[in-house]
Amino acid sequence: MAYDYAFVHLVYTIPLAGILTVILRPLLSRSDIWKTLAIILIAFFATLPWDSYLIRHSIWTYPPEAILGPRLFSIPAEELFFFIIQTYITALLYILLNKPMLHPQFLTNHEESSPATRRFRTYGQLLLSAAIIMGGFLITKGGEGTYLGLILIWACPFLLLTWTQSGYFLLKLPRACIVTPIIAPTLYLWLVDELALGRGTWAIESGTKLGWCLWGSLEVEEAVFFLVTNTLIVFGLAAFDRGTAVINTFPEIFPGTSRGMYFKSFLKAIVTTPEKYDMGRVRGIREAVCTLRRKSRSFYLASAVFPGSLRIDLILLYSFCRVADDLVDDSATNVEAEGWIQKLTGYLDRAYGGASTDVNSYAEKNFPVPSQSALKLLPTRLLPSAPLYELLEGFRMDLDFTDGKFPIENEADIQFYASRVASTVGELCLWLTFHHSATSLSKDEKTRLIQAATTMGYALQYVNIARDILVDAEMGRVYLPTDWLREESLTPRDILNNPKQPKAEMLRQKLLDLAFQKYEESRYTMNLLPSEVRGPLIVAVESYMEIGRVLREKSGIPSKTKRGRATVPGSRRLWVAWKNLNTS
Ligand SMILES: CC(C)=CCC/C(C)=C/CC/C(C)=C/CC/C(C)=C/[C@@H]1[C@@H](COP(=O)(O)OP(=O)(O)O)[C@]1(C)CC/C=C(\C)CC/C=C(\C)CCC=C(C)C
Repeated sequence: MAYDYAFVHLVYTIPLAGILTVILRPLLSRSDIWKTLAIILIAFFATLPWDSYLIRHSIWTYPPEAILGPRLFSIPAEELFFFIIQTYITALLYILLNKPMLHPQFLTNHEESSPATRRFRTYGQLLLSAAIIMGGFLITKGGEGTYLGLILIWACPFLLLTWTQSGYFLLKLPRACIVTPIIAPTLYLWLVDELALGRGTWAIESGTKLGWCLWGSLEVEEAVFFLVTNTLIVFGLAAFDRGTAVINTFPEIFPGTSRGMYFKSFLKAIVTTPEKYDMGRVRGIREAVCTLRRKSRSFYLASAVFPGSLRIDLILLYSFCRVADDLVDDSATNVEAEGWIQKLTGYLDRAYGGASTDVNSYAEKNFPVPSQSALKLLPTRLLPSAPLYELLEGFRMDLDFTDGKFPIENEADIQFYASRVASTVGELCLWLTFHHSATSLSKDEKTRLIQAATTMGYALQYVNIARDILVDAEMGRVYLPTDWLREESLTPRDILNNPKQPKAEMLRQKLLDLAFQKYEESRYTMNLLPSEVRGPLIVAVESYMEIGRVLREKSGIPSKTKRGRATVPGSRRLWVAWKNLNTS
């Protein structure tokens, strides 16, 4: 019998915590670990005196035959463990559900919020204030409402504080990120409580309780207790995420904080009034996230595992590359496309010119509204200009597919093209990584990494070309080297006429072989990357290379295609990410 409460943990809490740990362990960033530890400590020390008071005043009791024996301030060891394990489970569930979310996009303020959101926040404040008053009243009155009063007076002031500080942020986040990690563990703990109270593991004494049950023997106070404690945990974590999002989003307000979270900056971020937020930047980040989600499932998934500020800058870089590529690709004529390339060059000239020329007004005058934020928010201060100009030269090479010309003559040409459109991107990603990583690398290590990123760029671009033979043919483009075609007695025009022919499939496999050769050459060097970015960069590369693996497996028309392009099923992408994070 002395093991009853311990048994509750062994059967109900520890296995669940274990499962969540196994799933989440590879996905946890340093910041996730810190915030989980912090919330556990806060929960532990905030509950300790309160719970001790309840036990010493016999509001709660534990039959001696149900517990092991050791106590701290009258609280049994199993109950102390409960504070920790409940917080841990709810925190991990919150982290899991929030992993795909880039929190900076949900920063908002009074001005930006809809009247309905403002009203909702005010109603929340009123409700929590009423709960505090009611708690005070029930305690003063004594008797049957005492326990409920003690719960309300203990939890609601903190809930009111976090709701007031982070209410707009909480309301902007998708409901599943906040409501699910509150409700799911609450229901689970209600069930556990029902079973535990039913077995007499712990008891709420009559005289200080209302005596109402929600169902079975689940007392209303217990139900409220689990609901408010899970809400406290989730609101606390959301407040932490809002503070971190503020630091990561506004580097000008928090210079130098990107190399580690400093407590002082964090406090400043928490108290910084949302009216001071640069909402133009927040809106730009939202647009960039939308673009990424719409256009690249591989990089969208990979972005979820990058640490805060690096994640933002990579998404902004993606957005710039995407917008620039689309402006050129979607042009009706070569003249129009060339015009965009010149304007983009003009933009880079100004952004890197060092003069006081107004780059933002250049973007506003020369580009369509939906593209402007992608240009304005490109993190040029962290990126060298040369790869960006090279990238534009790569887009210019696409214009050479005119008047029956096929500029990719041989393997050297395709590599040169890939170096311009993809190796440049790899190098740019690395510069962002170097800036945001806490580990400084030697010059030699950086050079080796950039060389590997160049080679990895070839690999990814070859996969891209292999995937898009059909789509490119529809645009009158054949990136397969003409001399490869010649060996098969084909011309580029034969591919345009019939991109699905068996010989095209054979050449696709040949290009994929080359892609995997380049991948093998550079993959090992990724081990030189600092630990906090190694896993995420490997996931980014591997999720894209997985497209190549799918194409190799099918070696024919792939069964799952989107606009004639092979796609990797969502579950397989998740597996690739999880597996690589686990082993990197
Ligand atoms: C996690 C995250 C948000 C990463 C962002 C990466 C990024 C900035 C990608 C830019 C992509 C882009 C739009 C570039 C324009 C030129 C272009 C189209 C290049 C092709 C990309 C494929 O994109 P997608 O399939 O969406 O394109 P289309 O629909 O066909 O238009 C490319 C294949 C290039 C991608 C190349 C990279 C991301 C570089 C990879 C290398 C590294 C990450 C470095 C690894 C480090 C070492 C040491 C090896």
